[in-house]
Amino acid sequence: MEKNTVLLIGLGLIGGSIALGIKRKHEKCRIIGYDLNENQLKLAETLKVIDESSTDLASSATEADLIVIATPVVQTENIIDQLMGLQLKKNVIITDVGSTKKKVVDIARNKLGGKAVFIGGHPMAGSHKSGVTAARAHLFENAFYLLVPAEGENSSDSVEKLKGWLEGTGAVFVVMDEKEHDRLVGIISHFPHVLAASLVNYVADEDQAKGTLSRFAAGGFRDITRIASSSPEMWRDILLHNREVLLSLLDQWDEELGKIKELIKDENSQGILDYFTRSKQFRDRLPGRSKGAIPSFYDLYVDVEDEPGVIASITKLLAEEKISITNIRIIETREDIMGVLRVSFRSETDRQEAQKKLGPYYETYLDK
Ligand SMILES: NC(=O)c1ccc[n+]([C@@H]2O[C@H](COP(=O)([O-])OP(=O)(O)OC[C@H]3O[C@@H](n4cnc5c(N)ncnc54)[C@H](O)[C@@H]3O)[C@@H](O)[C@H]2O)c1
Ligand SMILES: O=C(O)C(=O)C[C@]1(C(=O)O)C=C[C@@H](O)C=C1
Repeated sequence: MEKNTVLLIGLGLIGGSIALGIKRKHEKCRIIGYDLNENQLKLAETLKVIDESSTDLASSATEADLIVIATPVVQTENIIDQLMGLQLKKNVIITDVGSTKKKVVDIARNKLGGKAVFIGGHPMAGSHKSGVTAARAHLFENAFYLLVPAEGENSSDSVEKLKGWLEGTGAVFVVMDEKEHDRLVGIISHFPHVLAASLVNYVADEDQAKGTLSRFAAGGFRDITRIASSSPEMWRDILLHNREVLLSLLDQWDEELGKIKELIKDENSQGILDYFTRSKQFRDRLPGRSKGAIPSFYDLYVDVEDEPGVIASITKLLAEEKISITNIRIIETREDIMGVLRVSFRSETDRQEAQKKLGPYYETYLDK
């Protein structure tokens, strides 16, 4: 029997993770990878993220039963353009993973006609890291995966088929329309990235003269700006696509800042307390790390004294319980006395077991 063929276009963090996720449940399918960057393409093959690499998009597309476009969103427009001129398989499904949906779904609707079924996709998990070396089969486990079918309810069979292809990602699928998608994601993902980048740029400008700000930048600044390390190309495209939503959010943001500015100006002690209480209550009620637009990396933060052998003693304790670590990193040093170690695990269970084991010896936190 002929093997089902998947074409993955764009083999970075997300494309690579989707390929690995598909293989979990469709071991026998053949995954062809295509990427403009030869290094990423070669790496993807070497790391066995794909079965074969292709340098001929057109001929690979005509062989595919499923085409996944995982490039920055402006590139996705060009790729849909290229695909529409080809003789594709009759029941082919085309999907993407881009962070915006309106432009891409509009183009697909207008250009693909009856040629293929297009279902926009957006896994709501990721990282500030890029490239196929950061790809993980479990990246989307328990995260929401938003689906936006170009033909709305008429494509429900194809939506089920696509969910079947993506089952191994372990994601939770939710179908919505493109307008709702771009507004929702504009608020909870795009806008925070704009704020993080602007905050970092502001501090960078202020820091130019002496360099003291970056030297003393502590947990708060680091927490709120991690995402400012994300791919600039990816974010350029997202902002160009979600322009209207972001412009309106920026106007509303001015008003929000105006409120706290007034409270400070008036030395309104109760008002300031209420402002922070309200935000704390909302933040504390957010669902845990298992779902939503929060990366599914299972990190545990451990306060450690800055002395020789501390990492070895932590890894020894974990090894005694046979808990595997996927990464370990010192992320912060306070006054050269205490450090914070970030230890990453493969699953929530491993993280909890590790916290139990390390708890008697070290101060540990799930969030920093
Ligand atoms: N990074 C995240 O957290 C995240 C989360 C969800 C969705 N997304 C979306 O996923 C998409 C990919 O993001 P990523 O983080 O994997 O980026 P990435 O930089 O890791 O990978 C993108 C890959 O696309 C390739 N590429 C670019 N243009 C191409 C073209 N015309 N043809 C073929 N290959 C091309 C690049 O060479 C690169 O290997 C973006 O649309 C982004 O909005 C990202
Ligand atoms: O965790 C991160 O680094 C992310 O930015 C992931 C994140 C987000 O949560 O905003 C970024 C863009 C996506 O489209 C979806 C997820």
